[in-house]
Amino acid sequence: MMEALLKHLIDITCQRDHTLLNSSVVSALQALTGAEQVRVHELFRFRHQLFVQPKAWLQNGAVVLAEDSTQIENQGEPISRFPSLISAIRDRQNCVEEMTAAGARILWLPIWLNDKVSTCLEVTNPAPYCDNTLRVLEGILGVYRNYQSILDYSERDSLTGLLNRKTFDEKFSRLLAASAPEGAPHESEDERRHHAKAASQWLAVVDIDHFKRVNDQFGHLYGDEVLILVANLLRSSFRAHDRVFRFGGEEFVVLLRSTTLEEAHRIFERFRISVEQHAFPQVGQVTVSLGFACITQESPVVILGHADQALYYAKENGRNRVCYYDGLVSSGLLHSEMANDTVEFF
Ligand SMILES: Nc1nc2c(ncn2[C@@H]2O[C@H](COP(=O)(O)OP(=O)(O)OP(=O)(O)O)[C@@H](O)[C@H]2O)c(=O)[nH]1
Repeated sequence: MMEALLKHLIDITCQRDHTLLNSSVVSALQALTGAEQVRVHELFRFRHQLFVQPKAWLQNGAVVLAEDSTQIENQGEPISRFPSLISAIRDRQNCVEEMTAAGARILWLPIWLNDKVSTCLEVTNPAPYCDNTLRVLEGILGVYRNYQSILDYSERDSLTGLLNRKTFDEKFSRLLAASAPEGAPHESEDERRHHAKAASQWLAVVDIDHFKRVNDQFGHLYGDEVLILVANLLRSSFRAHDRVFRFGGEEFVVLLRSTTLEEAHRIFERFRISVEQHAFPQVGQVTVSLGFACITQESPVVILGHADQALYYAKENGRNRVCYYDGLVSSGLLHSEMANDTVEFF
């Protein structure tokens, strides 16, 4: 037992990102408590509602990760479907037990970090656990919580809480891997790009307009406040499986998963309007410009470059607007740096 415990602790603490950490905690709990099912859920806010979304769970004895799953309909459920979890959070509990109609026991285990819960474990077992097993479970949870806080610190930007630039490459390749059509004949880049109804992944670069003026006029503290509020608007404008990064300064990057060009345009436009309409304390109105591009097999650097070019065009043409790279290229307003469809692999 001791040996197995140590092995799992080593496994949990050698992970470098949340996804792998979730995977190792699910296997540890399964192996050490013999649980029938272990799920890690993420709790997130979307348009002022709290949702619960499974991130890792067991299937036929193996761990399945939501990020690797191609089922994009898994967008989470409102927390109102989980009354036990609600009561655990309301009463600031570390553990609440629920009995299912079939007589199985579910332990709801919110992970408290700085007085907030953004992750929760659900452990199902047919029989109640003995004290010894409960203590092991508690210990694993403690290690998981501490390790999660360390990872948060290294993955997130300290001002806004968004993902930092360091994590971009890894998240980008995961998004690509999860969205590659399995077994389907591959469409060529050109087909994909011009197929407005086909679902693709999109990358947007967002930049606050005339941000220097905010700093100059109101001071850096108000500048920082604007960054935090824009980050909050970004967080609430995109879905749980999209990713939002602060790339530094007043520049943000969004990865939008599996949607059509039309929808992507609409989603980005909605975000632009929500910033335009937000009343920023003291500062008043703030606007953003946004450039976006389709994520193709080209390298992240090339795609970022495309979105940047579209952003530059938006800045040059009035700001407070959303511009699409391929749209600008095909209407002759931008010149593609790559004349042919060079595909880079590395
Ligand atoms: N308050 C604050 N300001 C920052 C931070 N990071 C970068 N800045 C400031 O952001 C400003 C960016 O200005 P510019 O890149 O010149 O562009 P802009 O004024 O936003 O103008 P356009 O992008 O052309 O619309 C600079 O004044 C930086 O000092 C930060 O973390 N906090």
